[in-house]
Amino acid sequence: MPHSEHVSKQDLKREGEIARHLLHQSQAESSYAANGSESGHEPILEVRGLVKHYPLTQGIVFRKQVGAVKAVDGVDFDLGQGETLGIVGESGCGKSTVAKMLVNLEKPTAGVIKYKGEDITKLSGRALKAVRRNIQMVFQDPYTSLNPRMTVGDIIGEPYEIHPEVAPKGDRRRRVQDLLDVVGLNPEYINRYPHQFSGGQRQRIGIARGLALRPEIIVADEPVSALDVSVQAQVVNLLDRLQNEFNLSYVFIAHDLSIVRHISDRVGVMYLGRVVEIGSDSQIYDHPTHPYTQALLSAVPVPDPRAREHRERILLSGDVPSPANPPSGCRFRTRCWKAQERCEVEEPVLAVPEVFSTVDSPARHPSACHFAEEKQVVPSE
Ligand SMILES: Nc1ncnc2c1ncn2[C@@H]1O[C@H](COP(=O)(O)OP(=O)(O)OP(=O)(O)O)[C@@H](O)[C@H]1O
Repeated sequence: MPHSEHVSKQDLKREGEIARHLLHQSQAESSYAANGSESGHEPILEVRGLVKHYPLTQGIVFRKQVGAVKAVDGVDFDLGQGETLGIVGESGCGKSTVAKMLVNLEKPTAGVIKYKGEDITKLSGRALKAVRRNIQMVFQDPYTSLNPRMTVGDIIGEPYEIHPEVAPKGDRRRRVQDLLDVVGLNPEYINRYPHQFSGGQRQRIGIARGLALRPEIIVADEPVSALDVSVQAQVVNLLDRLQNEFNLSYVFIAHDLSIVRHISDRVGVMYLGRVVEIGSDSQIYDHPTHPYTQALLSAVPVPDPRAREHRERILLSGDVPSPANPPSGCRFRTRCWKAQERCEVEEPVLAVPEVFSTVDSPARHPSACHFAEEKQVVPSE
C-alpha cells in the first residue's frame, strides 16, 4: 500500500502546521539576513520564530483541546553582547512569556533561541544547566518574589546550592556580602529578612541574586514597575552601572516607554504575540513607522507644557483582541486607522518596509506594516 494512504487528517494538519512554522522561520531568517546584524554588536542571543501556545481545554473527565492561547506567535530578535534590548507592549501581549522562555521557565511550542550560536531549546541535563547559569532573571515584584522566611544571605546565596561549582561552601558568605555591597546595600544586613527592607532595597536583593552566578545575560521582567517613581530611577541607574561593571547584556521588559528609552540601546514593540517594530532607541522614538508604535508613543507623558500642546494624541479604538483568536492578516488591523483590504488577508513580515529600503534615513528599520510611514509623535527636545 502506498505510504500516502496511511496519512491521517491529523497527520496532514500537523504537517501543515510544521510547514507554516518552517516558512515563517525562513521568512524571519531571510528578513533578518537582509537587514544584516541589527545592532552592530556580536549577537549573544538570536531568537527566531519563537512560539508559545497554551492549550485551551474543555471537559472534566475527557479533556479535549478546543483551541490555544497564542501568547507568543512568531517572535524574532537579536541581543548583542553588552547591549540592552527593551521590549514594550500592552499587558497581555506576551512579554513575560518571552522572558520565561529565554530563561527556560517555559518550553517554547516552536522556534529557536540561540545562545552564542547554540540552540538552547534543544538542550537538556548538564548542558542545559550550564547555559541556564549564564542567563538569569530579575522578577517584577520584589514583594512576592523573595521568600519571607529566608534571610537575605540565604536568598542571594540560594543559586550556589544548584551551582556549587561557582562558590565553595566556605566562601559563600563573603561572596554574598560582596554582592550586597555591589548592589548598594550594607553587607552587615546579611542576616535580615525581606520584610525589613523597602521596595527598592528588595529589588536590589533580587538583582544581587540574579548576579550571584555571574551570568552574561539578565532578563529583567518589569523590574521597576512595582516601585515608587522616585525609586525607579535609582534601580535603573544601578542596572546601568552593573551592565558596565560586569559587561552584561539585558533584555529589559516594560510597558512604560519612557523607562525603556532611558536604559535601552534598541527597542522591540510587541502586539498580540508578535514584534511589530524594532530598531535603535532613536529609530523607534523619533522615527516610528508602525501605527501601533506611534499610538503608544502618543500616550507617553511629555514634561514640557509647550511641547505637550503641539503633540498629537492617537486614540486607538476597541480593545486588544483575544490571543486565542487573533485577527487574520495583520493583527493590529482591527484597531488601525490605516487598515485596508490587504491588511485583512496578508500578514506583514517584520522587515525593512520597501518604501524605506533604499533611503538613508532612521526610518529604515524593521516594521511589520504594509503601509509603514514615518510620523514624529514625540516632539523633539
Ligand atoms: N500559563 C498560561 N496559561 C494560559 N494562558 C496564559 C498562561 N500564561 C500567560 N497566558 C496568556 O498569554 C497571554 C500573554 O501573557 P503574558 O503574561 O506573556 O503577557 P504580558 O505582555 O507579559 O502581560 P503583563 O504585562 O500583564 O504580564 C495573555 O493573554 C495571558 O493570559
